[in-house]
Amino acid sequence: MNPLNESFSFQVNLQGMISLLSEHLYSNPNTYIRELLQNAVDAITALRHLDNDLKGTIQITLPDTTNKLFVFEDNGIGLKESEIHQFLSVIGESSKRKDADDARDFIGKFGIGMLSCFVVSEKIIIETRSAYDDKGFRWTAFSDGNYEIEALTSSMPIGTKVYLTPKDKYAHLFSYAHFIPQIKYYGDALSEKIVILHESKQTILNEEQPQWLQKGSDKEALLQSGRELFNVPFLDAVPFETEAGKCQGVMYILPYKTQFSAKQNHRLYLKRMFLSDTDNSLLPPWAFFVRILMNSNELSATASRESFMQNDELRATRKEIGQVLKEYLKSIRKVDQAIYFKIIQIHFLHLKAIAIEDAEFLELLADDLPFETNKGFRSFKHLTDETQTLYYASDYEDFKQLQRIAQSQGTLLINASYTFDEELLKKIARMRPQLKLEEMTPSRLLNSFISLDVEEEIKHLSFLNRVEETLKDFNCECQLKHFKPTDTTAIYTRPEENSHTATIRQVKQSSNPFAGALSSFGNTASKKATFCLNIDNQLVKNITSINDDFLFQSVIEVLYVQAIIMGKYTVSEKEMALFNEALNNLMVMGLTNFVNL
Ligand SMILES: Nc1ncnc2c1ncn2[C@@H]1O[C@H](COP(=O)(O)OP(=O)(O)OP(=O)(O)O)[C@@H](O)[C@H]1O
Repeated sequence: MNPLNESFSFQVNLQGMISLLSEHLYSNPNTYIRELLQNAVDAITALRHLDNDLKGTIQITLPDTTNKLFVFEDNGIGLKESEIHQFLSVIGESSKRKDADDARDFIGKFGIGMLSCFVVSEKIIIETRSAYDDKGFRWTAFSDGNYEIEALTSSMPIGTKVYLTPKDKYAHLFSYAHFIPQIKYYGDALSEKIVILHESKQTILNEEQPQWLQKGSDKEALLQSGRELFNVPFLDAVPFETEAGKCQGVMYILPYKTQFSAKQNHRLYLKRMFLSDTDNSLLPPWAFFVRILMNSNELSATASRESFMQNDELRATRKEIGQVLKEYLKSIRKVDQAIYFKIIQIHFLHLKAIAIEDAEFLELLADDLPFETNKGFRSFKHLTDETQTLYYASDYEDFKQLQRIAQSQGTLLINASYTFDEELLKKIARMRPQLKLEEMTPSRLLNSFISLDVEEEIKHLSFLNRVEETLKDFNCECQLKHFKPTDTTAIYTRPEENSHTATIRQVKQSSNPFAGALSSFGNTASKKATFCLNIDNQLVKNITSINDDFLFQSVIEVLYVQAIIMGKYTVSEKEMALFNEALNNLMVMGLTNFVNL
C-alpha cells in the first residue's frame, strides 16, 4: 500500500477547542446565557412551524440552598436520538442550516454555541424529547470530549432541559443578583416568556412587550425606552422599518455633541435576541449623532455573535436607514422647528458632512448651517443677509491673523479651516450665482493696501516722522497707506508669536540667569508690529495738519492703542497707561475750549 494514498480524518482536541473558544470567541463567561437562550428560541421557532399557536416558554432554575444545578428548560422542538448524535455531539454540525429558509428562520448556524457552556461547567447534561418522538433521552457530555446517551425511563414533555454544574470559580455568575441583569441584557426583547425559579420563588422577566417593538408606539413612549436603555434624555426618537434585513427600530438623536471618533453605544437585536451594543455597521458613517435601537429578523450574525455579518443585505439595510434619517431631518424642519434648530446647533459638524454628500440636503439645510466668523458663529442666512460677497480664510493661522484686520475694517470673515467648510461654501456659492465668494489670505489683504505715490510720500514724510517719534518706545513700524473702508483710521498687526519665541520672551523678561545667553535667539520676537494709518480717512487727514505737538502726540497715542484693541490684541500695561494719559490730556484740552479752568 502506498502510504501517501492513505486518507485520514482530522482529530479535534476538545479541550484545546474549548480553551480556544473561551479565550477568543467567548471571552465573556456569561456567553453561555446568550447561547442557551438562542438555542431555546430556535427550538421554539422550529416547533412553531408545526404548531402556529405555540406559546414559547423558557424556564430557568438557579442554584440555591436546595439545589446545586442550573437548569435551563424550553418547550421547543426537542431532539430525536439520531439528532443528538448528529447535531449535539458533532462540533460544527447544526440542524439550522438545512436550507436557505432555515438559515433565515434561526439564530444559530455554526454548531459551536453549546461549547460555551463548558467555559462555566465541567459537564453538560441535556434531557430532550422531540416533537416527533414519545420518549426522551439524556445526553451527558464531558469537557474531555466523551459523551453518554441513555433513554429516559420517566416521561417528559416535548422540549429540552439543559443542566449545568457551575465550576467553583464561576459560581458567582449563577447567583440571582448577577444572573438577572445578564439575562435581561440578552433577552429583554424576546417574545418567549422567561420564568426564573429561585429559592421557591418564581419571577417572570418579560411580561410586557418592549415599547419600541410595538407598532404605533408614541414618541414619548419611545423616548422613555431610550432613557431606560441608554440612560440618555434624547432630543428625539425616529421610529423606522426597513425592507432589507426586515428591521424595526428607533434612531435616537443625541442631546450632546459627539466626536467623530467617539465610541458609540447602540442596542442591536437579531430575531429579538440581543446581539451587540458596539456594532455601528448599520449606520451611515456620518450618523455619529444617532444611537440606534433595532431588531433585525433577517440579517446574519458573525460566529462570535457580537456583530452582524458584512454582506449585501447589511449594506442595503444601511442605505435604507440612512435614507430614513435624511427624510427625518428634512421633515423635522417643518414639523418641529425647536428640535430642528437644537439638532443644527448641536450636530452641525455631522450635518455638514451629510450636506457635502447630498446636494438636495445641502439646499435644504444651507441657510441654517452655522459658520464661524470674526464676529462669532453666524448661520449662512445671517451671513448673506449682511453681504453678498463672502470672504473666507481656508487656513486657521491665516484666519487668526486676518480676523483682527477684518475686525478693524468691519468686514465679515469666515473661518473655513474646519473640515467641510471651504467645500461647502463653494458648493453653496455654485447653487446661488448672486453670491460672490472670495478667499482671503494675509498677502492678498496687504496687497489691497495701496502705498503712497512718490509725491504723496514726500508730502507726508514729516507727518510720518512725527508719528514714528511719538511711538518710538513701542517697537512698531509706522506706515501710511490708502485702504478701504475709509472710515477705518488705522490698522495694527503684530507678527504672530510661535511658542518658541514666546518662551524666549518670557525667560528674557524674567530674572532667569540664562536670559543673557538667550539674547542671541528669538529674532522673530523682535520683529516689529505694524501701525498703518489710512490716508483716505478724514480724521487722519485732519491730524496731518495739527501743528501743536502735544495735541498731535495725544491723538496718535489714542489711535495707536485703539487700533491694538480693535485688532483684539492684548494691551500691555505700558500701552494702557499711555492710552489713559493721552485720553486725559485730550479731555483737558477739549474742556479748556469750553470751561475757564
Ligand atoms: N434547546 C435545544 N432544543 C433543540 N435542539 C437543540 C437545543 N440546543 C441545541 N440543540 C441542537 O444542537 C445543535 C448544536 O447547538 P449549538 O448551540 O452548538 O449550535 P447552533 O445553535 O446550531 O449554532 P451556533 O453555533 O451558531 O449557535 C443545534 O443545531 C440543535 O440541533
